[in-house]
Amino acid sequence: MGRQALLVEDDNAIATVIVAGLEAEGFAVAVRDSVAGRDQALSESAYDVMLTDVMLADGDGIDTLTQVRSAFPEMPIIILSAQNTLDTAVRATDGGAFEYFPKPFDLDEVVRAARQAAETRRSAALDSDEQQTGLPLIGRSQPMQDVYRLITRVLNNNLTVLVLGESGTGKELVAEAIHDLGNRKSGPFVPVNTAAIPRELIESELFGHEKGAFTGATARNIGKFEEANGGTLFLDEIGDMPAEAQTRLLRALQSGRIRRVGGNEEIDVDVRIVAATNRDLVPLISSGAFREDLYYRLNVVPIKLPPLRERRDDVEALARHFLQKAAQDGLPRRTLSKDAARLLEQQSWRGNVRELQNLVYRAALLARNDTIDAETIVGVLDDSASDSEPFHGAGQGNIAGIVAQWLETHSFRDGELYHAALGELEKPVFRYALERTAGNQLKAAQLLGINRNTLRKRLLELEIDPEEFTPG
Ligand SMILES: Nc1ncnc2c1ncn2[C@@H]1O[C@H](COP(=O)(O)OP(=O)(O)OP(=O)(O)O)[C@@H](O)[C@H]1O
Repeated sequence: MGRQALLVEDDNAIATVIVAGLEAEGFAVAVRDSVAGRDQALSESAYDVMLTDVMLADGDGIDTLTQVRSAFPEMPIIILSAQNTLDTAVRATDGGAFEYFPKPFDLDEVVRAARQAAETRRSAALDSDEQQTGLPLIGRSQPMQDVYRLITRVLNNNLTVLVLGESGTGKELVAEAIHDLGNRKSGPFVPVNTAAIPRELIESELFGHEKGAFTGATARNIGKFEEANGGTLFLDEIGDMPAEAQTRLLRALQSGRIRRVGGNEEIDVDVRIVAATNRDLVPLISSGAFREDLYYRLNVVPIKLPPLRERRDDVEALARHFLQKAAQDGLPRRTLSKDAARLLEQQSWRGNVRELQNLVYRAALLARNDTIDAETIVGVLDDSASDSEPFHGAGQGNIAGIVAQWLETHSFRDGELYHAALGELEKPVFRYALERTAGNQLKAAQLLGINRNTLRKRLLELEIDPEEFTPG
């Protein structure tokens, strides 16, 4: 007895292609082009799998999925959608879809999914939780589609996720989305920025400590692991974790238990780990700075976020989103002209979405009219360009020349050179940013385009006192 598939699709061309693919795979396919036609077909025969479009002439193929699911809990459903938002992906999964394919899709993949679905026929209906609204991630470009698909695949399990991507690409936002939309949403979301915690405190911060574990441990302290029990622990900048903490983390991941610093008791913890890094971990493994076994433990489901310059299609939507946010934050309400949007799309966005966000806020503040036009953008871009040249006015020579000269006139012990030189470069940059923002670290971090915890930590290390820059 052959397998039966129901295809609900109102685009004839797409339907023809899918039918051909499914038939080649041994399916008998019934095609309907509306929600009503679908329901009629379902009432008349049984199907091993249903594939459905979202936007149909008489309704939304996802909104009514929950009913289909409860009437036919064993029939896997595959969603084919041209509305490529995370919202659609999540609504599809919440409605109990087996798989979600944004259009345009790869026919082979759809057919493969249909075959697998028919084989796995699920017995239980998935939770049909209330639909989520106000989803955080903006962008419908192809690279983001891949990200959304991966996100939906980890929502209802506890697999460890490693989010990779340059600074400002939205790694923390992805971690939050996984938590907020997943099966742990009623538990806590606990973010830890590994790079921002002094090395000697990191183990106690993560695992807690017992009273008297070290000088200054005047009371028992619960660590982030225990705090995240039942929820999600987001470990940001994982590449900066010191060796001892890595070993402890690996042990915790292997055993599902932790021990507080200075404690003997093993404590069970139920925590989903989402880790993130903007550094390439492979060279860190080769140089011995990152444990290979820990890398494999963390890298169960890698989600790579594309830099903004590789998804320019999303720039306009992001810019409009940030204008709305800016208005909610009390800035003047502005719109964006088409020319301005085109200009934004052409930028290189080395600071990624964070840089775009900062620029849009600045434009919202500085624009003279309700509409932000290309001219305003040029002005704001010029401003940021001079902000990123901390040495302007230093006169003769380029930065490389100045660095070379500085190196010539200093001596270093082994292992010191790189950090000493970078520190020298960072100092004037940070001082400049603090000067421009009157010592406001949050604004300085925004201007710099770096994480504010990273800034705080570096200021401590470089012995720069932000107070020095505050007025009065
Ligand atoms: N797809 C997106 N849609 C809307 N906002 C976004 C998106 N991606 C990033 N942002 C915003 O850009 C800013 C930077 O994002 P986030 O902090 O998640 O980046 P990150 O990759 O974790 O950066 P870092 O590595 O520097 O910590 C945040 O304000 C975030 O809300």
